[in-house]
Amino acid sequence: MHNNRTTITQYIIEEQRHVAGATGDFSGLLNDVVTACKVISNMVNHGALVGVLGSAGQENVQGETQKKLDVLSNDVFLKSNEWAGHLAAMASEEMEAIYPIPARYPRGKYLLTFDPLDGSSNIDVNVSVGTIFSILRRPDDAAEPTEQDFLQPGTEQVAAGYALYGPSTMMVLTTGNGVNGFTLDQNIGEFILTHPGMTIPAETREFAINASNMRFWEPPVRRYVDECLAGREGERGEDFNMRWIASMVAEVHRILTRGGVFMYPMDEKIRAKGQGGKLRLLYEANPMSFIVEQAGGAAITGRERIMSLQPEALHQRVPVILGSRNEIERIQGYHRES
Ligand SMILES: O=P(O)(O)OC[C@H]1O[C@](O)(COP(=O)(O)O)[C@@H](O)[C@@H]1O
Ligand SMILES: [Mg+2]
Ligand SMILES: [Mg+2]
Repeated sequence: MHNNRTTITQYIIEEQRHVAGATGDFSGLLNDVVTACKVISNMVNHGALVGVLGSAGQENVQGETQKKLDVLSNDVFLKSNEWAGHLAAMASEEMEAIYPIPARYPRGKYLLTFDPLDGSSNIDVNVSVGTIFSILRRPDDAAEPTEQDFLQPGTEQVAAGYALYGPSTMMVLTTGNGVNGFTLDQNIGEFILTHPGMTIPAETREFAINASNMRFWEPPVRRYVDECLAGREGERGEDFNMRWIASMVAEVHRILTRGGVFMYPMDEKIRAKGQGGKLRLLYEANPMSFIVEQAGGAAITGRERIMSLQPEALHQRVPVILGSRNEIERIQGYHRES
């Protein structure tokens, strides 16, 4: 079916046949998302040449300093996806409220959530960043879109994906029918299927966590990491490797490629701030959990499956522990025991 030059456009049209009730709207929407990511990729690639690095001099709703590229990427996503009539509304990590499609455009049956630029602390140092997105169905076609419409568990996602702006630009997608990876051919401006049927090995000897938070960790996380660090002489009887890119997209992509565990767990510092975690449920945790599960991995908060959570707020944050299935089950076991 897929030849060695399958384009993402061909793939999206084929994929639409697997999504129940999908019409041309679904493929049209995915194509617009792909276009937005190409535009962002182009800006990221040109960096300082086009003056897009540095701070925008303002904070977002998350209380984080926005980079110029956070703001520009957010704008690209809004402009690329608002006009075609596929969407009723969008929600972004960078915007306080939902963005109903303006009255001058037709409204459609889907909702789009996105983190326009993930890992933005890496932009100025020229390390990989990305875009994460998720597509939901609008619960009620007739009514004015509301924040409540977006508060659907991750299991309701119709599609999710990310673009990775690394040494090459890649797009990784799931519509609930496995995970496929595409590489942007800059010469023709099209993503080509290069990583069909991506799967995460169940076993791994590599983990990723921001170890500067170690003193705040909860006992099950501390236990898991301690055992990994003890290596061959310890409980696990094997040496482990560690990575921390501080760009969830790059981290998840590594795990999809060679396995591993990624953790941004609950800790005492996060709890003291009154937050439920560091990463955002609707823009980061749910889409990445969908992709990871579709690739045979697992994604939990510690005790529960992330995709089963009933979201309570648009910008809700959750603990995230995801990756190779056997390790995630082990970490979940440690949480149950503690
Ligand atoms: O700086 P820290 O605490 O290590 O956090 C890194 C994490 O924060 C994030 O950058 C959050 O994403 P944003 O850049 O979109 O805010 C994740 O991608 C990454 O895993
Ligand atoms: Mg992010
Ligand atoms: Mg972001």
